[in-house]
Amino acid sequence: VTVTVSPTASHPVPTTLWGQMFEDISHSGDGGLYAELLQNRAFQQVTPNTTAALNAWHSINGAALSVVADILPVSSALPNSLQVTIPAGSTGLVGVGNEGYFGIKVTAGSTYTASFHYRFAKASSFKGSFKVALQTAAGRSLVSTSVSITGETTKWQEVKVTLRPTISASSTANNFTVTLDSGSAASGQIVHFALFSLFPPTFKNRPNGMRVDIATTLAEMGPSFFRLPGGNNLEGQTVDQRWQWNATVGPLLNRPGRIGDWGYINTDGLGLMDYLNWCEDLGMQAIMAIWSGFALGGTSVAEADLGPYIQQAMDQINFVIGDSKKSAPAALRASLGHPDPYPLAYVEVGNEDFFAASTYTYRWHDFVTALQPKFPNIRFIATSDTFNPILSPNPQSWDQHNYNTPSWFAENSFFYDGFERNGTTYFEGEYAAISTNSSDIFGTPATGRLTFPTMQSASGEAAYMTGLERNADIVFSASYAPLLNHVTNSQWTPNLISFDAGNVYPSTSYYVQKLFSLNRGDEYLPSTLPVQNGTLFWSVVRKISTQQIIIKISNTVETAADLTFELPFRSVAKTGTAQILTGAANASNTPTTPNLVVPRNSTIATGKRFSYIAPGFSVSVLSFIAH
Ligand SMILES: O=S(=O)(O)O[C@H]1C[C@H](O)[C@@H](O)[C@@H]1CO
Repeated sequence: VTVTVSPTASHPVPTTLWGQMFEDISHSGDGGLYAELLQNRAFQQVTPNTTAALNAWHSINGAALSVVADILPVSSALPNSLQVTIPAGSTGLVGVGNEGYFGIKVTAGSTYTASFHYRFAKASSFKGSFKVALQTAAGRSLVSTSVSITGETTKWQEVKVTLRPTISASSTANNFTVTLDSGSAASGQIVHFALFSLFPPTFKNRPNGMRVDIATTLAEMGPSFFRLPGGNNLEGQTVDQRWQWNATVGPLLNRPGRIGDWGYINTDGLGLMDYLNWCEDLGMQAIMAIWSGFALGGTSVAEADLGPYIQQAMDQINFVIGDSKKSAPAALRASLGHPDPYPLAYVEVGNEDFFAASTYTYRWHDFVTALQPKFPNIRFIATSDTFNPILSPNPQSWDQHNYNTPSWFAENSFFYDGFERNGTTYFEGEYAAISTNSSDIFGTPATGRLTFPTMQSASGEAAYMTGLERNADIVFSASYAPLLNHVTNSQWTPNLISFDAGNVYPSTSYYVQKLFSLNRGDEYLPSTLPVQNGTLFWSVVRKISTQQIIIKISNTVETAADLTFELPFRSVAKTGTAQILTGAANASNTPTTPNLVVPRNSTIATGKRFSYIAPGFSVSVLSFIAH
């Protein structure tokens, strides 16, 4: 095929085009990006005196464990404590261990920060020490330190220690342990514990920050926005279980956590301000959702009762962008260390409200008519189906979600070409090729669901993304979803980046997102259009600062494709760079084959007229100077 490229740009590429959708699904946050290593660290939202309440904890050397609703809780937000009873006549180290989120990585030379709160159930003359340690599941000590304590008071006290292992564990099957060097004095002692925590070094050394390897993998995509806090995980199964910004900021002692929407308790240790600092660290804009009055269990708040939820949304937005001299939530932000507003241009009203479109008509109306006058510079994004139902006020932007087959994405590369240009803009907030079975998209691996992205799914997504660039005059942001999953405990596949306690596994789709994001250019150059329901797709952008032409090509089938490019420019460099991602249709990067398909660079011949052969199942990014 011959592709003629116009030297005259049709539209700028919005700076917000490529970014990341985040929510706590498959332990994306707790046990993933959020660096806390202990699972069930504060016994949040569990039922006392149940086995489930002890999730991830185990007894060491006979200690009797139970989670209790403490008569003297460590804080009102954390009513539960771990009660540890040292049996009479016990000998040796007796106490409790935590297995982490399906493992704990222990690296020699890293400094781990451990802390917990404790109180004796009754005052005593006990004198002894806690031994705080990291050890292999087999019981081999990797590092430990002792803290002298006495039983003279029943008041809460905090222990904070650093642990610096001199050896690395050979696997992630390790535990964090706190034991009493019992001897006879400890027999019969009852100690309550609350809010344990164990942090490895964090990304940019942020306190309460992010896991370095996952954060680095995310940063390397060069994302320009971060959608938070969900997805379904914004909504709650019930109104009371919705995500509430104010429960997720400030000291961890004040964060009660919540029942997440993906089958596990969210600590909310990764909270609104942590998200915003993360955006700041990566130079990303937040696309922040506000709860819109609908809970996933099916409840829509009646219109007459929306007031408090609209107020909570107003406070949430003021926490982010308000004047700390005029608004209490903004003053709270300042008191927590960020007096200046964070950048925020987009607020999404709910998530996938097509599930409750009949009530979204008043919910959208009442939230936006109350909030828009207060925040004139915010663009509100609607989440029901585009223009269906008709909403008032007329949404300036809509969030589109598309989960489908690789071929659907190739066939729908022109999805936005027909949209009316009337000032409305679109956020492709969630998209991914997730199944090869068009009649059972959301099925199981047995019926075509992908466990990891493949080269075929990634090339389908790339085809679709060339269309998003061609329509970037109305598409302002797009993000693959979901972003992350812990391979040991996932509620959704495929995902852009998989991980376990020890490693990160970037997928074929991750490399496509990264190639597009890092080569996003500043303006779109029209060219000969691909065949709409064909198999070969391309887009051309120019990076103005370097006068680079960047051609992205997706070949979505087995057969290699021969392209000839014509560039009626005054001068075109003789050579350029090709970044090529290619592999077998079903090739995936997995924990066992983590680097099966990775981009490879090569030098290519370019010029006013040059040819390029796109391998079968490949995504290529050609870049060269021309003007
Ligand atoms: O069950 S779904 O509605 O398909 O869930 C999807 C859509 C929702 O916004 C997001 O949280 C989730 C996976 O990314």
